Amino acid sequence: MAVLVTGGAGYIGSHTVQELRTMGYEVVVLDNLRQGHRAAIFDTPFYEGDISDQKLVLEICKQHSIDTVVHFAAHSLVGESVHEPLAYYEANVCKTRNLLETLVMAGIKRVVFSSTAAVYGEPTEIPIAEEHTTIPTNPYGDTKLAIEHMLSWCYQAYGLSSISLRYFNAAGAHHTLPIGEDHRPETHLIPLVILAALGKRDHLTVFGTDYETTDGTCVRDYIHVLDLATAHRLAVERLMTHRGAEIFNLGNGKGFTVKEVIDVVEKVTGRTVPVTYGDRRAGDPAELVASSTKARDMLGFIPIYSDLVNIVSSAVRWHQGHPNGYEEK
Ligand SMILES: NC(=O)c1ccc[n+]([C@@H]2O[C@H](COP(=O)([O-])OP(=O)(O)OC[C@H]3O[C@@H](n4cnc5c(N)ncnc54)[C@H](O)[C@@H]3O)[C@@H](O)[C@H]2O)c1
Ligand SMILES: O=c1ccn([C@@H]2O[C@H](COP(=O)(O)OP(=O)(O)O[C@H]3O[C@H](CO)[C@H](O)[C@H](O)[C@H]3O)[C@@H](O)[C@H]2O)c(=O)[nH]1
Repeated sequence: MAVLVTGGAGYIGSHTVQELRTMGYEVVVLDNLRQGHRAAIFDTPFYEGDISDQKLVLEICKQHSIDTVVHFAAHSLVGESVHEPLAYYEANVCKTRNLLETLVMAGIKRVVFSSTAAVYGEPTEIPIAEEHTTIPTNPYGDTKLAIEHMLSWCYQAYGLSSISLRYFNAAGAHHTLPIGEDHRPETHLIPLVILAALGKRDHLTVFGTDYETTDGTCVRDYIHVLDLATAHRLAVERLMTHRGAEIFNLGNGKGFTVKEVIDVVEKVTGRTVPVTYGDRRAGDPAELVASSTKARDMLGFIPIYSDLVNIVSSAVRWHQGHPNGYEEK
């Protein structure tokens, strides 16, 4: 069976491509390389192009007899989305709408979609279960929520089944292959703390110290990218036997403050992280921690790599081995 992975040359996409290929699936990647890296997918069949290019997507689906699409391609920075909301509605909602129309035209019946914990907004209960209210505090989360809604209606209208995976904070790197996190610019906490520890950046700025958390800094639930990759493969497999438009959280169930992340990076690297303290970043909720009970019970999802020391250690290995990230850009 053949799977089209949009955004497959990106961070989570490239790890998922490897998981799917290792498990015997035929995989094709479509990525416009806005953020992705050609080197991250090795010899996987690859098309450089945009998800909204209907002619190209139809051709790929036909040529490779695609029957499932795993859709990662998106703009995905919380802070940026607050300052450029229209770019986010265009990149995420409009382009996904075009992609879904193409998939319906191509007769595709299964989609796995990268949603996010950002759909919840400021939680009223921790850990957050899927039934929690969804009131995003930033345009990024709102675009992902709109896509979840579109997918639900597409199931009712066209029989296009979907699984939306609301992941919390992806981090870490592959244990054996030379792939890891390389966003340009990098805005995610764990790589930035590591780069500061390794002397590749002057310092790390902590965004906000006056949140109502144990030490005043934001709490997030960090999940190893390899656990996410496994979850995507499990979702692809569930769609073979289950119809509908389902939603699952993917987290590790434990929250860590920004200061705790810095402590772990200092322990793993044996170096001091130069830190400055700044204002809150627009759009950031104080605390996001998942309940992944539904994913465990219905998908069989059990995170095995997501201990924070393990996550940070794998990311440190990636950054030490690739001080400039992927070399091709
Ligand atoms: N990184 C996280 O912690 C996190 C958490 C929750 C959800 N997500 C979601 O997971 C997905 C992947 O995240 P990531 O961190 O791997 O991001 P990423 O930027 O590394 O990967 C996204 C990929 O999509 C490609 N792309 C973007 N727009 C495209 C388009 N119009 N056509 C073709 N390709 C396009 C980019 O070039 C990139 O390779 C995103 O949808 C993101 O919103 C990420
Ligand atoms: O230099 C930095 C960078 C981040 N942070 C803080 O660290 C925490 C984590 O920030 P990230 O930017 O690493 O991640 P986000 O929680 O903002 O967002 C990530 O997880 C979300 C889901 O929780 C989304 O899906 C999104 O795509 C993904 O980037 C936040 O409290 C942020 O304020 C800092 O203090 N300093």
